[in-house]
Amino acid sequence: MRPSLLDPLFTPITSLAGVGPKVGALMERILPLDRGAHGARTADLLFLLPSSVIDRRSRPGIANAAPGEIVTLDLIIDHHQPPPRGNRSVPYRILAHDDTDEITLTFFHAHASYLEKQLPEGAQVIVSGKMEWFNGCPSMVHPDHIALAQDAASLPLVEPVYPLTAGLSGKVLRRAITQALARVPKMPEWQDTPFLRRQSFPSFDAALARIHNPETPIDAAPDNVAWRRLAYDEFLAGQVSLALVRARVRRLSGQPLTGDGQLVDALRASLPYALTGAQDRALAEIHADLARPERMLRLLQGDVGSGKTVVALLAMARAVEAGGQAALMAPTEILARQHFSTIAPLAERAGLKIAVLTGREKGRERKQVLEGLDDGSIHIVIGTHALFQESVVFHRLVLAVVDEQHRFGVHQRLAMTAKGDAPDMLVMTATPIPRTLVLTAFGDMDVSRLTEKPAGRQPIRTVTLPLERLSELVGRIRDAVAQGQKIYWICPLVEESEEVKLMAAEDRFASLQPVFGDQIGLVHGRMKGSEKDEAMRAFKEGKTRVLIATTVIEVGVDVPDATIIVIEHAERFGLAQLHQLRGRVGRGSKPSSCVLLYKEPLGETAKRRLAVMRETEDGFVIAEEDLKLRGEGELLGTRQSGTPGFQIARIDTHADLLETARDDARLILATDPDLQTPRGKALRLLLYLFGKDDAVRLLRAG
Ligand SMILES: Nc1ncnc2c1ncn2[C@@H]1O[C@H](COP(=O)(O)OP(=O)(O)OP(=O)(O)O)[C@@H](O)[C@H]1O
Repeated sequence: MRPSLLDPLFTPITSLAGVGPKVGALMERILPLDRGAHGARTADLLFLLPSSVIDRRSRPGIANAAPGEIVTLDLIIDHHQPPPRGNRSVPYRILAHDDTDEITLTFFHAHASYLEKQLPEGAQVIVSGKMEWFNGCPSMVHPDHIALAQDAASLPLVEPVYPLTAGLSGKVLRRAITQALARVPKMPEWQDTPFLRRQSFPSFDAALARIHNPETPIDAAPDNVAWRRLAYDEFLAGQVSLALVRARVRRLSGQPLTGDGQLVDALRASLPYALTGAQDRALAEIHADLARPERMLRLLQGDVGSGKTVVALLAMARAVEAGGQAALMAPTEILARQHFSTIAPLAERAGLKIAVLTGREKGRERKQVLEGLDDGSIHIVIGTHALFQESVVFHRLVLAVVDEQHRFGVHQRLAMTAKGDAPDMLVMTATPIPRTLVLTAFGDMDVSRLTEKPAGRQPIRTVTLPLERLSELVGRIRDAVAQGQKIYWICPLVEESEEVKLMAAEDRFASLQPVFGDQIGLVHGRMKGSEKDEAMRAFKEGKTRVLIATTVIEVGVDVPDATIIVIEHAERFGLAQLHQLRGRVGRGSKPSSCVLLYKEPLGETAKRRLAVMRETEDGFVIAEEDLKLRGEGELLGTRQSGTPGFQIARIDTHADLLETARDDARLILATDPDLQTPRGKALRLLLYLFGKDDAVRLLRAG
């Protein structure tokens, strides 16, 4: 039960004066977390922190303001220039001046009556906004704030600016936040006091008050102690709740998996290569985890082509040695079949029974697999999300390997958990997520890294080429085919217009077929499963030498003797995707190259991305660059601004606090697993404040 102390913060926002259902709905739109049907609570409003501040302490004057700077100006309004009647594309302009210069205030789609009232000719006004220069003349587009000079006394000298949405004014929002602040009760401190002192962190309520009522712009900046304190609170709430869930999940299990090593050794001996040091180490970590009575939750992270699959296979072999079954889930059908075709021959030689299950297995075939899984005669199954279906019942599933690539959500992972006796879980990812993001993306998992590639790999030569030089490129590809090389040619899916969805790959196939004849193949997502298989097999076996493909081959496809990859419209792809695609070559011992074909003109970000691709092949460096270029949201496959799942914390500014919070959470729960001490009880308040009610429910009442 939530302590009644918190009640004032858990009332709906519509309980605040001035917030009716309409305004409330608008506010929900700008709040960082969507509370769904429950609706936003007063506490959510407190955690809506300013995006910037208006600083009215100094007024530099028009002539002294730098372009791009947010400034406050004392102006006298000279003249209104409304757009010609009916012409919506011309803005409404207002000319004004101060002691230093003249300025144009520009408004698009503005109501004349509103502007005449706000900025009457001859009036003295105070406006705040961003300074810009158009054709050498100072201007300001849609000033954020306008006030008559006679009201100056009532204006705060430093005013926080919140993200707004049409129909919601800053004034209404500020009034609501002020009320919310007044409702914050006196609460016991949940952070360690010496830690607070070392960090110079203020108390929770003082931090909120300082950010929402800043005395200087610094007070409301994300890197200031007040914001950092709240970010730390949020991280700690997240880490404590993850740790609680994890402790619970682990408690469920209790089946140490050990074996005599025969199967694992036989498989290792039959590999055509020796494991790399990194593969060996990862495997040792996994086998050690399996042998423990607690459940394994481990992330196997390895750059493209680093050899994750064989590690997964040897982990699964141990599970079978221990008398259980293992499942490997792949994100696409192509990949499931590829894993099956590489793993099956090895596994079968070692006496393992292995099967594949995707949406395509039907009728008798499917029935046989289901029976084999149920009676335990099938040891290892490889499949897609079809494995999550209810009809799939295991005899004794003890290890689930998820080849994740961000395509399976936490829910699906949990669904898989329900299928066995709390099976150990190994998640494979090629996305080189920086360490800080592993915590937010996967929760509190242990991590094994494949930090080296198999021996004998050669660097991939990466070149960029404008689309105009296509015919030159085709000539070179023809030479390469004549030498027996294999080439991927990637085309993005394009939507030329709303009505006609065009498959660029089909077009490219049609235009290149006259050149390459029956040595060219095509694979894309809209083909039937069996057609895709056929196209992949022909390429693998060398019947075709040029494979035109959409990004269906992005993840995991393994044809080690493919040596060239052409990526058309490379400017349309993100860095992570380009890196994944490029990773389809350079998987054998022959030298490989990657041609990034782009269409001019290139934007700044696209230019930078292509440069990064030329400069490095290191997935971690690329991930860091990606983070810089587009923010961590997209890296994780989500597109909201800020850091996914967080209201206050920002990975770019607060990353250093995340690891501390994780260690802190572990320490707290090691000594006080049910949060019963005074600090533990205070922490329960923190968990509620950040919506971790589920985690509190896992605790003994206290
Ligand atoms: N120790 C090794 N020595 C030589 N070759 C290896 C070794 N381990 C794996 N390989 C080979 O390297 C290639 C890539 O391995 P694998 O497909 O497992 O990569 P991956 O980590 O899954 O990469 P991706 O994420 O790109 O799919 C395969 O052809 C595999 O047979």
